Amino acid sequence: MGVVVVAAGSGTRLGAERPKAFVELSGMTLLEHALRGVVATAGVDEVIVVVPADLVAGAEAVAAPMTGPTGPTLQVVPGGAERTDSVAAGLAALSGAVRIVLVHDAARCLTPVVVFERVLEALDGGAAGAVPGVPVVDTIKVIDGEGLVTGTPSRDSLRAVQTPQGFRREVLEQAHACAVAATDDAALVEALGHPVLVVEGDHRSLKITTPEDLERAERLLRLTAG
Ligand SMILES: Nc1ccn([C@@H]2O[C@H](COP(=O)(O)OP(=O)(O)OP(=O)(O)O)[C@@H](O)[C@H]2O)c(=O)n1
Ligand SMILES: C[C@](O)(CO)[C@H](O)COP(=O)(O)O
Repeated sequence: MGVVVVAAGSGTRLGAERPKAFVELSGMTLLEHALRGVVATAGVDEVIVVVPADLVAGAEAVAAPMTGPTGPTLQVVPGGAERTDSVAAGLAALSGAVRIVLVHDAARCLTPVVVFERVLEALDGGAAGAVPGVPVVDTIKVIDGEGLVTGTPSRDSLRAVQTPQGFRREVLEQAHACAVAATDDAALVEALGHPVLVVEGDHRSLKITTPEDLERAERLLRLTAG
């Protein structure tokens, strides 16, 4: 099984001095936190880390010691302009032996191992794709271009989805080959008509997007340590 960790975003909304995955949280970069969860997951054979082109060497120095002598192989490759380009770059770097792929955001750096396990379990059960999701707590409105509400979908059928998102490799490759604009990999797979299962996500798997998210993650880490 292979894991593609996408860490090539710039982090515009975070507004830090360096790309988001290289920002520190409790003394460790987001990328290192994310990799801790990845390498602690049983069954990972290959890890591909996708970073901005000028940070490949730096990321290698940080990430390589994290896998240990008996751990998965690790490669660092340059990403692209959009998240889908970075995922595609990671996919292309996997060896031919990999049949199952998990795609994980470095920005979801505190994802617990149990979430990786739930996604893998769903794939073991035969799903073509599986993604973690949490129930939506707000009421969601659909609006038109003027801001007028055109609908209020039932919350019971809504889930906010996270990563890691897991797929059979051939399905994900096929989806990326006919890539349309999408904000996650599951949407590309769904567009081809493949079933994608939502498994239970976790509030600790928040995506660090804004400075407030970074503070929330610091608080979560303090709670876990204490
Ligand atoms: N060209 C890109 C864009 C995003 N990502 C990765 O995709 C994940 C989710 O993206 P997001 O949180 O939106 O990160 P950024 O694009 O960096 O954030 P922003 O939109 O604020 O610039 C992150 O781990 C990010 O590093 C990536 O690898 N390559
Ligand atoms: C893949 C993702 O994390 C699932 O919630 C999300 O869609 C990434 O979106 P972003 O706009 O690239 O942050």
